[in-house]
Amino acid sequence: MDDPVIETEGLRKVYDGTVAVEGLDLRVERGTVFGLLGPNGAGKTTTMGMLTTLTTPTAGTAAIAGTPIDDRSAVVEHIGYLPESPPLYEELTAREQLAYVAGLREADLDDRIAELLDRFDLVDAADDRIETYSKGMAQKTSLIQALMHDPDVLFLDEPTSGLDPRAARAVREVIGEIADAETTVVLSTHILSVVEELADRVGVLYDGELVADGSPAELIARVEGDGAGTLEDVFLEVTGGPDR
Ligand SMILES: Nc1ncnc2c1ncn2[C@@H]1O[C@H](COP(=O)(O)OP(=O)(O)OP(=O)(O)O)[C@@H](O)[C@H]1O
Repeated sequence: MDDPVIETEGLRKVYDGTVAVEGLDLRVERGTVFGLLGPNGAGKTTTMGMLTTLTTPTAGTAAIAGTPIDDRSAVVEHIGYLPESPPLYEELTAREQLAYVAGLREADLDDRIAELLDRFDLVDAADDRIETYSKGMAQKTSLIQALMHDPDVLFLDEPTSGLDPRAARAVREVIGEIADAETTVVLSTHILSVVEELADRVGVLYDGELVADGSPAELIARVEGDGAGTLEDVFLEVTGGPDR
């Protein structure tokens, strides 16, 4: 059962004297939905950046599905990344956009794209320009873009931000469906209810360090012995208390 799909050891990033991530040791098992929490500036984006090869670590090592992150061309086969502002060409249709990205990957993904459009309820709109889409539809198109090559790990940065409640729910449902025995999801967000709903495991970063790591229930039990608390209580406790 021990099958870590993400492994980091002493992963560290310093920007001009500012320590963004301090010696991160992390093992995430395949099939986990891992919620990455932390206040502004805690190091979430930097951590995701290093694990998606966009940010070069100052020190330490990391591997995704056994492939070291410094082997960029090999690692990108194993990961999908949905950044907070995903790159979409508004003047293209979803089908054209997805075909374009498949072309960049030099892969024949037509069947997979058709399956995902169907699964995410986008078939009827697939030949309309993205500029006519609601934010929720655009976000689902971006999710397909990140998923089309069937990555081992999908990294999501604030996937429901800017969406109205209905669209946010649709995207949460899609994320819940994606996460299965094979696909691991790393989810960075400030919306604790999203993490509470989706995450099997939560890591809280504070000042570049992992200050809490466990299942939501374990973390809640740790701060509120009777288990009556919420992830918000955990967050406030481990990041400096409610009065900070
Ligand atoms: N390109 C950069 N150059 C210099 N400092 C940076 C850079 N990127 C991040 N930092 C610093 O590194 C620290 C961690 O930032 P990071 O963006 O990873 O945090 P975060 O948890 O994603 O924050 P937020 O929730 O606000 O997005 C902060 O002190 C930030 O100012």
